[in-house]
Amino acid sequence: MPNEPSAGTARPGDGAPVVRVEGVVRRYGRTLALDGVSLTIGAGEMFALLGPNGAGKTTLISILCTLLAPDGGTATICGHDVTRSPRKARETLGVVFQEPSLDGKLTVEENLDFHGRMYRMPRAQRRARIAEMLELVELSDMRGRIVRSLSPGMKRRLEIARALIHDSRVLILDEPTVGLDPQSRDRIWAYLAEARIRRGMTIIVTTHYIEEVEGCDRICIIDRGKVLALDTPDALRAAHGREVLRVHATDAAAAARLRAVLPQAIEGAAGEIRVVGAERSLMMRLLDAHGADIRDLSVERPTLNSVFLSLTGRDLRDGQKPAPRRAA
Ligand SMILES: Nc1ncnc2c1ncn2[C@@H]1O[C@H](COP(=O)(O)OP(=O)(O)OP(=O)(O)O)[C@@H](O)[C@H]1O
Repeated sequence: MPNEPSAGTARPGDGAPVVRVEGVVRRYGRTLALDGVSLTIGAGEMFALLGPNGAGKTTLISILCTLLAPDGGTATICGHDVTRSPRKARETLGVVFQEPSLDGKLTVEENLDFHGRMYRMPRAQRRARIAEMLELVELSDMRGRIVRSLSPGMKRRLEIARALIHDSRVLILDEPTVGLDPQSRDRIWAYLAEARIRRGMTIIVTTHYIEEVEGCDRICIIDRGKVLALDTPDALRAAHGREVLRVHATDAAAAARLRAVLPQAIEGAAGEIRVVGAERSLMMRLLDAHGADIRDLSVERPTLNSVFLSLTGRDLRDGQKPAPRRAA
């Protein structure tokens, strides 16, 4: 049973639910992208949807954003059913999609103003909100710049500003930091934290960067269309985190010998041999008996990555798209 926090203790997400998802199913042809997903997200929560490529994150986000209809189940945002009252649901939402959706030919300010007009905001309110949001994402000096001349990080910041122009209560971001350098990624998270404080917003972020979700109130681990676990980072680590022994063999024959003495091992990426929940004594025994077969050995303390590994048998990073091949 996917684990909502236990009763009796005040936990993030205990506030009045702003998002309710109940038994949502979505298929693409024969692919079951969402397989009965249920969750609630409380007012003011910073909520992460974490899973590898193809887990179903974008599909769930698209349903919440009213872009996609579920095949079964219900989803409501601020009490508005996304299928029956999509317009009302949308008015409560700010969205930053994975694919950039700015108009590159317009200026920074024009992009924001256009968005405010779409939401029928009066001129004075648009101006005030544009100034406030440009200040939030540190783009005030860029207001007259043509958008296509901005860096990728600046464009992402502008998209966040745009999602906050109207009176959105819930901000949904699909992989907001993908493709950005570490410094830009940190800044994006700082803006989100600030937006949450200033506007008391609920923020839902999808990501497959596990190190980024540490600061979230709750994390929903999703894989193959199912919620595997949902709780605070600490509670997830306490419930599912186990030490992981990672071994790289010197060559294929050595790997075969190691696998023979580690029947519980899982095959990892790049020939890694992994044992989830390994005792430290196993490491010593391996080194004693098979030291010559081992090129590299490490023990990972319980982390969110090991939580994911023990829930799914896979590393989050195994599920990533392969790096583009270089031309010979
Ligand atoms: N338009 C589509 N047509 C067919 N299959 C699709 C379509 N969109 C998604 N899928 C499939 O549905 C499943 C869930 O995909 P989804 O994009 O929701 O995952 P994700 O967790 O967002 O992954 P990513 O991090 O790569 O965006 C995958 O198996 C994917 O191949």
